Amino acid sequence: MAEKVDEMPEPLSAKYVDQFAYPTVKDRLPVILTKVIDTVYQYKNTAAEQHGEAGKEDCKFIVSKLSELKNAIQTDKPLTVLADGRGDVSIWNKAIQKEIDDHGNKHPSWFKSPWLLTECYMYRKINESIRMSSKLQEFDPFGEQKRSALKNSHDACIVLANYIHDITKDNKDVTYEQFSKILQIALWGNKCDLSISAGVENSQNVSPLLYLNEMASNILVDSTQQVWQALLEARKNGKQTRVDIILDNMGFELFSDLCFAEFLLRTSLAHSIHLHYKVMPWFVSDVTREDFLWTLQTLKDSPNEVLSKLSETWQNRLQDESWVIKGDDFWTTACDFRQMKSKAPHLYDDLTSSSMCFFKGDLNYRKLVGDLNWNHTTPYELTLGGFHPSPHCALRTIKCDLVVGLQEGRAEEITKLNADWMLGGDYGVIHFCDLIEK
Ligand SMILES: O=P(O)(O)OC[C@H]1O[C@](O)(CO)[C@@H](O)[C@@H]1O
Ligand SMILES: [Mn+2]
Repeated sequence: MAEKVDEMPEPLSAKYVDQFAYPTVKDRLPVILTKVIDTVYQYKNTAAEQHGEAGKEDCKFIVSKLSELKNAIQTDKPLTVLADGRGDVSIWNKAIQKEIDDHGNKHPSWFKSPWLLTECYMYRKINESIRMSSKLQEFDPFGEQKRSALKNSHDACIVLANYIHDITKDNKDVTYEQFSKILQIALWGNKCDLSISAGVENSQNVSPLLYLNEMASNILVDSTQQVWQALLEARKNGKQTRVDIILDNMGFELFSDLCFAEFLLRTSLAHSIHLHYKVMPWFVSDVTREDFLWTLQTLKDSPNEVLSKLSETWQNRLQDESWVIKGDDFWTTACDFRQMKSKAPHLYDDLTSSSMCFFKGDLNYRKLVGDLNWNHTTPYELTLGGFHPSPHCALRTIKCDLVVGLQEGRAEEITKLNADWMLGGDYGVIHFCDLIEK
């Protein structure tokens, strides 16, 4: 059993200029926000066609709100409470109030607050300005980029669809090698994320099978064996195994997650898969319900028969409920996961019915470990702060300066090769925690 943490590290924050939070708040977030402003500005004629003058006025309103937001970021203004009436407003405003209380009644500002709060808050403020419009409340400013991400990954999807078809068609029992391969494809699918690239196209356009060997040494924590054993154990016990996948990005990452889900069902490593999407446009490329359903329909309409048949199967899974898709406000708050039990007990309770949860991507990882400035060698299970609804696996490519569970000296070794090694998604971790809550 891991020993206790003697003192809790500080939250990552842009107040530390040597942390990645600083260039993110100073440069990356304004770049992303500027692209959103341009997108809304370009949309005004379409909005006028669809909604008349009201649509055009909406675009002007949203552009003005987001321009104010951009100025607030760049001049380090205080974070202000939300006012759009969504059900999550109280969680958000309590988080902001907590910062005010913790700082002697001083309003938290963009460069003085925890990074997790400020980055999530920007995306929530984008949604607030859109929701306060009169006709454009469902407009997704990232929709075009997310749809292109899938279209540009079409060939890679065909390769993966054929692979899944080939390894499951004879109903032979699944091998560890196959499981490990499909898990690594889901891991590296996380490299395709438009937030890290600030919206610059970075789809998967080469075969996802070809690079697994050369990437293997970039997996710095590999708990595949434990994940495999836990799933085999559950299957042996004859339990109705439910697996949850907390989704991340649209495009090839979503496709690789769905192939993983299909693989688990076809090999009876799971009997049902619950897939968690975001309830609003989030971190540029995160999957919303609309994105999920559009993806299945677009793949179904593909001229490639294997892809089309696979996606038709997936649409049927939504009907027979071997796949259940769901969203929750909690995933698009700034709360880290140690707060789930108190802030979203219904969600925590639901996850206790899962045999294993797979958390995809960098933001989920940051929330699992609390976005705190841990030493790289701190054991993973020590960083979870008691979050344990069920056994879980974190599949994450490293995109920020927060990595735990490494062997002594490993981070220093890689830093010698490339000082920015933690920022590009070139390395990955597969953490597993079956810590049974005491
Ligand atoms: O889509 P993912 O893998 O969660 O990546 C998003 C992450 O990338 C970053 O934009 C870069 O660190 C973070 O701000 C955010 O946590
Ligand atoms: Mn994401």
